[in-house]
Amino acid sequence: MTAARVGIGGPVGSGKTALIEAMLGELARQGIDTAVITNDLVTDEDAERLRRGGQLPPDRVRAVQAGACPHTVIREDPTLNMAAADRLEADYPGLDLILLESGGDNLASTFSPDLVDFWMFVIDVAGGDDIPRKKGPGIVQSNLLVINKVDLAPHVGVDFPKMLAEAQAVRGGAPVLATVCRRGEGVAEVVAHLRHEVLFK
Ligand SMILES: Nc1nc2c(ncn2[C@@H]2O[C@H](COP(=O)(O)OP(=O)(O)OP(=O)(O)O)[C@@H](O)[C@H]2O)c(=O)[nH]1
Repeated sequence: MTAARVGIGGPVGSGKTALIEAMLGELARQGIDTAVITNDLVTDEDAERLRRGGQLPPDRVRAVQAGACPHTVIREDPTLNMAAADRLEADYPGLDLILLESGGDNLASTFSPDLVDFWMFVIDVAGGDDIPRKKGPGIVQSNLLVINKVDLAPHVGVDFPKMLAEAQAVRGGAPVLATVCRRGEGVAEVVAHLRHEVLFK
């Protein structure tokens, strides 16, 4: 058995790390053995943040430094991430899930199918309600679209039900889930979706 590899991409600041932080508690409660790989440009910032959070033993959070546009190391040449995932599996036999967080990127970022079994794309309400209408590959092709920071909708003049409907329309019925990662809202639904679609348990 190998661990399921799940990519998490999306624009800068949309809440990718916040989603992982919120998911880790839920995954632990459900007994899903998890590790994380983060991708930053030239630092280990996101990995350090997750290690400080203390939800996983520090060694279960590994950092890849992209050194270039983030999509380069998740799509064009994902070998660094593949090697990091292979090492985690070797170090932790029985691992169920490896979450691979991309560095913040544009709406065109996608994951190589050589790297992940499933990938989600995280956008946020504060980025603007026109984001789904722009139909970037991340919005359209991801296995799961997460719209985060729903709590901010009234503050940034976004009609959230309309944004959600437009996202569902451009995805042709592929799944879209809403979250407030800061408060953990909607995160159980994301984990349930992963269990059903990727972990098969
Ligand atoms: N109001 C609100 N703020 C949120 C929510 N989720 C995340 N944030 C805030 O949004 C900011 C960015 O969150 P991150 O988790 O760092 O986003 P990211 O996508 O990992 O960012 P990069 O790694 O820099 O691309 C932080 O200040 C979070 O506290 C949410 O649901 N609601």
